[in-house]
Amino acid sequence: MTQGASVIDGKAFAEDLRARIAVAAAQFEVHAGRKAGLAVVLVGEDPASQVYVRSKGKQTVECGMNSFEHKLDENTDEGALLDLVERLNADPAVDGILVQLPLPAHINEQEVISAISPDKDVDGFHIINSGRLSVGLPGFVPCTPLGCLMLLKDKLGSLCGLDAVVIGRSNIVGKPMAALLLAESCTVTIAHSRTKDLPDVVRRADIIVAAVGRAEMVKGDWIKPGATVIDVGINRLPPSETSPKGKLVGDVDYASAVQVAGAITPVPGGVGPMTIAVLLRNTLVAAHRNAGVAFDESTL
Ligand SMILES: NC(=O)C1=CN([C@@H]2O[C@H](COP(=O)(O)OP(=O)(O)OC[C@H]3O[C@@H](n4cnc5c(N)ncnc54)[C@H](OP(=O)(O)O)[C@@H]3O)[C@@H](O)[C@H]2O)C=CC1
Ligand SMILES: Nc1nc(=O)c2c([nH]1)NC[C@@H]1CN(c3ccc(C(=O)N[C@@H](CCC(=O)O)C(=O)O)cc3)C=[N+]21
Repeated sequence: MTQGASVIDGKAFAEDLRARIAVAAAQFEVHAGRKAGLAVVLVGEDPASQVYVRSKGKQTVECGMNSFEHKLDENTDEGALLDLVERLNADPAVDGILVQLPLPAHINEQEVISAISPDKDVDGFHIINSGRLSVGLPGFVPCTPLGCLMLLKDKLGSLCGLDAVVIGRSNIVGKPMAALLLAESCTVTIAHSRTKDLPDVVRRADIIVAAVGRAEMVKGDWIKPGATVIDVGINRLPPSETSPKGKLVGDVDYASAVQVAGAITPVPGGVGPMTIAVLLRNTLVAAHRNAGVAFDESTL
């Protein structure tokens, strides 16, 4: 079998970014007289979320920042969670606040996100920050789409004039991804579950970002030869004899796509590690802004 595509190594890119963050975090500590700090709030016992929260905490500390983890019981009521968010908003040691999603069904996610100070909203989910992104003002950009954009620009240089198709229109991935690609002067199409003839729509694209949550949905014969494919999906297949814990796959059928694409991100080791590295980047940016310490954000 011939392999056409070059593999985009998100894990290595993220390691490099974290190394630069660590240098800048040490400089911040000298200037501000304190470390930058990230607070992560987890409600409930979802095992996948626990894994992410643990690796975020570890990488935060490795980059020379403080990690404050708040684990609340599954049955915590919305009022108690809002009280915690208020305390974190007021805490000068906390620069960034991340409330792990999804929240239990009895809690209104939008209420909780709106309660986070926009200046500490390192996830970029607050409507103030999504509004800033949509009109082109500086704010915080959601970590996963910003990580995807960094990989695309590293691979392709200018994206100006390229046809981009984003599959998925969620507020945390699809919509902000489309806004970022538009700001780079791509011609952007947003596809979703009601899109007609999805394979034909995808075939037009020079850039494909798949953020669907359907294991291996995008097939190689949907892809224009040479296109760049960014696979955001994180799907765990049922356990099998070869993978007792269940194999992790993306939204793209990697085996067929790698034959046709020009470049492609793997799962794992593609977009996922970038999400966490960008979270740390956003936290350090927040720290400088909140402490009034000058910083050239374009260096990260
Ligand atoms: N690597 C990382 O760091 C991250 C990975 N993820 C992963 O990315 C994926 C997407 O996440 P998220 O955006 O939160 O998911 P959502 O479930 O919020 O959104 C999924 C989107 O895909 C669309 N969709 C669903 N089925 C189809 C279909 N058959 N054809 C076309 N479009 C379809 C939906 O359309 P409609 O709006 O019409 O329902 C929706 O817009 C998941 O696998 C998630 O685990 C998420 C965040 C971070
Ligand atoms: N408020 C909030 N912000 C988020 O950014 C957020 C969230 N809630 N809820 C869940 C999703 C998902 N997410 C991932 C982060 C890292 C990997 C990651 O590092 N993945 C590794 C593999 C990890 C593994 O092996 O399980 C990889 O792709 O190589 C994946 C997914 C952030 N999310």
